[in-house]
Amino acid sequence: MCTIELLSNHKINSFKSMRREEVSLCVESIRAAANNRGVAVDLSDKVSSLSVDMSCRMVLGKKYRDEEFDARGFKAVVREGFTKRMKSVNKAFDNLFEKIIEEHLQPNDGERSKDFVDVMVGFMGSEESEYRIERPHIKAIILDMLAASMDTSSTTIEWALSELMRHPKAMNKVQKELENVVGLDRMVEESDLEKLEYLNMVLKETLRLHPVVPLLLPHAAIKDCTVNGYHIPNKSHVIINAWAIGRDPSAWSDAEEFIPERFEGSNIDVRGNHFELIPFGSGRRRCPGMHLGLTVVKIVLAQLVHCFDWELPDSMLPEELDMTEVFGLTISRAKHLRAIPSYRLHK
Ligand code: HEM
Repeated sequence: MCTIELLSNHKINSFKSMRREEVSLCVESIRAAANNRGVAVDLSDKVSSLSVDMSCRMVLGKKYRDEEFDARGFKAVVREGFTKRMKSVNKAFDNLFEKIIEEHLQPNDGERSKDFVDVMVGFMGSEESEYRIERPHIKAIILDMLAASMDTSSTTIEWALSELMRHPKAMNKVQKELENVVGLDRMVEESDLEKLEYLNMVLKETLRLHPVVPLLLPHAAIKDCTVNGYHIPNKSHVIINAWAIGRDPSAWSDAEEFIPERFEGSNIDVRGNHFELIPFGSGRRRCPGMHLGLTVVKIVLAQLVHCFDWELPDSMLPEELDMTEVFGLTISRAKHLRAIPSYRLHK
């Protein structure tokens, strides 16, 4: 149901104008900050809020303001919920999700794209549908969709921006490509994305060095099998280190270096067809949100690099930018990315 009804290309494309609205709001807030010349913005915070807002609108139909949820705030509790404190925030989630399902059972004006909860409520209790789902399923899937979409995309955007700031030549090249394809008189649209070849190489190179789900999800063998001469007994848990594969010197030359040009004329993609690059996994349990993730990452990255020039604060040199990682279910930056924007479009 998630793959066919919620995360299909068709469904994801139906949220294009919502994404445009939210990305524009983010650009506007950075533009306002840019008026304060020389002042750095916290890009990690900006990108993370944008991602939470887009996920909420797509899954739940609206943004949730912190105070509407719990004294601790919506974003903080969602984050807490994905860590060891799941049990302690369980009640708060359950109350919120019950309220959301109730709201979705009321008639709506039919104007906006149907959010994920609308779609699932539509299947609830139906004898004919091939999906027999009830409230507990819906609540579990809401949580899954928020968990899987909120931090993955924003962390990838942060790493891509960090690498571009450490590599001004690559940053320049992305900006030149955007100038050629889009010009400086309008903002990037999702329909421009497939023409941005260098931006796509930058994204592949970012996902090679910084696959946000470094060990994928745990898999299990469902029968005895032999892979490359190794015997894998039935029921073994199999953990795949995509992070190490992306940096394996036997698969990549200058494996630790950020060189987007390595993908020039290469057919290696990130979709699970080439085992040296598997940031979304591969095969039947590959990430079902890949199209959504790639779309969000590309449009936000393109917009931020097209609309602004970026300078590191405190006269920091590009090579001094701290790239320390924090290891967890996802790998994120240890320190927030801060940089000084200046607006560069003509409108
Ligand atoms: C750049 C963004 C993203 C990356 C790098 C990413 C990566 C991954 C990876 C590596 C897996 C595990 C695959 C495996 O073990 O073989 C996964 C699973 C999953 N992802 Fe994503 N993901 C991203 C965005 C998203 C988004 C936006 C959604 C949307 C809701 C999503 C939904 C899921 C779900 C539901 C699963 C579990 C699938 C299953 O158990 O079969 N992901 N993702």
